[in-house]
Amino acid sequence: MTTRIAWIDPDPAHARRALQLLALRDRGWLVMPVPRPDAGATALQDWSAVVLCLGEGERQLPDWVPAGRWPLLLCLPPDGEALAAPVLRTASRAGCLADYVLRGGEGDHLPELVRQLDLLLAHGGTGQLPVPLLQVQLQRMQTALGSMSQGILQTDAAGRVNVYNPRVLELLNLPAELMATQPTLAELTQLQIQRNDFGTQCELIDVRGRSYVLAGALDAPPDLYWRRTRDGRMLEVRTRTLPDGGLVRTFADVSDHVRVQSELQRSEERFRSLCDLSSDWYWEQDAQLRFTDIAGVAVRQDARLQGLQGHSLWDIAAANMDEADWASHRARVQARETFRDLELKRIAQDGSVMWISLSGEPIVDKSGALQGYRGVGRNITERKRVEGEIERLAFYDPLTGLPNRRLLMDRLQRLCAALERSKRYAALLFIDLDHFKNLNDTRGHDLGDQLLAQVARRLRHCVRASDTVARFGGDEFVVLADALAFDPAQARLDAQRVALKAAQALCEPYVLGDGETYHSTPSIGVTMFRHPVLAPEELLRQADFAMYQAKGAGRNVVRFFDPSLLAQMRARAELETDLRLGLPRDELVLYYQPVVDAGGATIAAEALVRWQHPQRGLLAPGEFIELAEQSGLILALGRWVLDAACRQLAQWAGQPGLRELSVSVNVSARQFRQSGFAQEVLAAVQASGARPERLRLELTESLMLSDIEESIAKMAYLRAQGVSFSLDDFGTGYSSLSYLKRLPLDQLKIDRTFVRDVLSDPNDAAIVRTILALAQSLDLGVVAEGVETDSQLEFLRQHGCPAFQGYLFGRPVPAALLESSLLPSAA
Ligand SMILES: Nc1nc2c(ncn2[C@@H]2O[C@@H]3COP(=O)(O)O[C@H]4[C@@H](O)[C@H](n5cnc6c(=O)[nH]c(N)nc65)O[C@@H]4COP(=O)(O)O[C@H]3[C@H]2O)c(=O)[nH]1
Repeated sequence: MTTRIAWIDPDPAHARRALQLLALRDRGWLVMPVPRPDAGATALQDWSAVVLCLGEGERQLPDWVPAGRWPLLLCLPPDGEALAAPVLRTASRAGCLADYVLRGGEGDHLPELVRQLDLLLAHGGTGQLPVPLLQVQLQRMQTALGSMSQGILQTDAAGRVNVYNPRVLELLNLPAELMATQPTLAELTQLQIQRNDFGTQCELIDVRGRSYVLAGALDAPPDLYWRRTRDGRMLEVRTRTLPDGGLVRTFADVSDHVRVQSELQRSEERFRSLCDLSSDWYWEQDAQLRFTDIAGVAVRQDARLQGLQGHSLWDIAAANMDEADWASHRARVQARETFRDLELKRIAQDGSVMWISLSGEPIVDKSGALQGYRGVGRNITERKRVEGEIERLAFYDPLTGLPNRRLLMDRLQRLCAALERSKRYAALLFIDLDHFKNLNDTRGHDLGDQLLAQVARRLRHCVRASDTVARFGGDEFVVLADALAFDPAQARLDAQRVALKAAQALCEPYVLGDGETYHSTPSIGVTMFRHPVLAPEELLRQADFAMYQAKGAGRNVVRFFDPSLLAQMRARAELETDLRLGLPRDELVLYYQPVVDAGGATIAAEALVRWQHPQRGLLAPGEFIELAEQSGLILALGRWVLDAACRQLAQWAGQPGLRELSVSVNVSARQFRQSGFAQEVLAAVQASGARPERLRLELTESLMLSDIEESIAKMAYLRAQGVSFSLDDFGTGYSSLSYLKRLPLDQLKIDRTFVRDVLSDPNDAAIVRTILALAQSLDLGVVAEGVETDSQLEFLRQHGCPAFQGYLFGRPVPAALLESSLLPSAA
């Protein structure tokens, strides 16, 4: 029970000092300043002791002295011992302890007073005197109140403060002496109003308490209000009314709480505003990894993100994640690892795709238990789209949408690795469209593109979804068919079926441009392989080689790669590399073969290319021209020949005896079809200073068949500049009179195969005669090629052939040799 001491003191300063000292001693007493009990003794019922102090000049005890009812300690003026005697007697008679202390100056007596009080109470507790149970309880209560962090006060029904603790004095800055007088709440409020404790407009009190305070604390108090003190504390004031009409009021210093709250609020506001400014969003998951909080502008604007709420990642169908991916993410979460950039592809019911990226870290409580995860999310749909676009551009052919060469090589590489496990055969089909260049060059790229796009579609439809169809470049396509049979014979049949199906699909008529029907055929080379495989490049070379064999076999053919031709293929590949390197190294040379007139005088020379191969010696065109055609090197080669021939012409122009020589140059189909061909010729003429009238270009019939109008235009243009044209190998092709008449030609060349057998084969003789007659009627010059014998010459002469070329007059030789044979010897 709390020791409850009534402190009756008319001197507030004295009372305050005494109470402070007692508080310092920390006896746990509840010392209650009470007014002079002249109003009666009813309020003084449960005291453990009563201290009755007389003021400095008081010489008389009050009428009412509580002697005999409670242990009593008198604090008397310095010479007031006499006053004590009757009191002590009364007390003694009543069996109650009483004692006295004389006041000293400056409060010297106070320690003694406390000591006496101690003694008084100690004796009171020994059993010499009855100590009421209530007194013990009061003592406890006093200790409790004294140690409370909250201020507390209690009033009676009249609003008089009869209980309070030191903390209230401190929090409200109330004078102890005032409190000792048992002021009313209204008086305390008045005091604080006077001191401006509530602010001039009571603004330091929140709205809940403002009117109550303004009304002088006379109305019914609110249960709760907050007020700020002038020293900046925030107090939470709670009031509870008691059944007897009194009230208990507590004052809690919530400054720290408020500060933390406002800091939290500021931090929350900062977080929110950052969230609002950012396109990223914030998320939190509970221990079951369900999204509990998803915040950010992006979320507010997107119902699909709001839909994540309440779901765990495992509930989310992510199209890009398979079981293994989820398992690995689960393992990370179980290990409570931080994860970054987990990318999920979500497909909404309306089919729209959304990519999100999540990064998160675990939330762990003090005991180490997982509370969940928190992190940031980002909508990466646009980034993924751009990445996809970049990938498409990097790995797909824009015209056909098929994988390009790079992606094909990647897939081929992967397939090669997979074959180790599957042990099955796979096949690589190299498909080239026959005569595509004709279409492209003669009918324009638009139609060419249309054809390629249709070819791509057909190929895709005739292979399995797992097979790869790629556009390798130009009119070349590659099909990669995997998972063929284990058995080689069966696998070959499988591959053949794929190739024939592709061939059949591509042979169907195409509708191009304005509904025009076009026919195309493919040449297909196939190579088969299984583990262990060659390098992907080598496989492609094999299929490519087989495709050229298909072309060589007359086009529209399927050819399987024949390993026995491997050496040939390699040699070809090597030669191509050599030629590529040899061209810029000036390894080509021009030989010249004389063309003579009926009198045997050399009137012209045909430039015939040779390749001075560093290892293999002098190579004839038959060994590399076709290769140059197929590899595209023919363009560079043709340009080189033109330049070299023009330079030669220019050089001969300065030499009497040679200056009238014409030079004829063979022009390949591909070279002639180039759009800048005419300019290229003129550039060579101009650069060298050759006379264009001395330059003759030899074209073949087939070359002009494809686009006769364009051929005519080109020839006419060059002819206008002085360049002349000869039709080579005349008679071997489709020789149509109708177009022969239209071509701006100067000369026909009778092919050497007719000349060879002109004496033995009546057909050839007839053809030669016809050509000569034709030339005459069209007013064209004629040169008979391959004249080797006098008899052949004789026959040709008899039938009016004006010019001849052949071993009979001279083989192709270097320019210097031709010159020396033509010029009078220095001797
Ligand atoms: N059996 C026999 N052959 C004779 C006789 N007289 C000449 N020849 C050969 O017949 C070929 C004539 O050239 P072509 O018909 O234009 O046939 C040429 C031409 O189509 C092509 N060619 C040569 N040089 C070039 C060139 O610079 N550019 C292009 N595009 N093709 C060229 O290579 C082909 C072969 O050229 P070459 O091997 O030099 O072979 C030459 C020449 O050596 C003879 O009396 N008997």
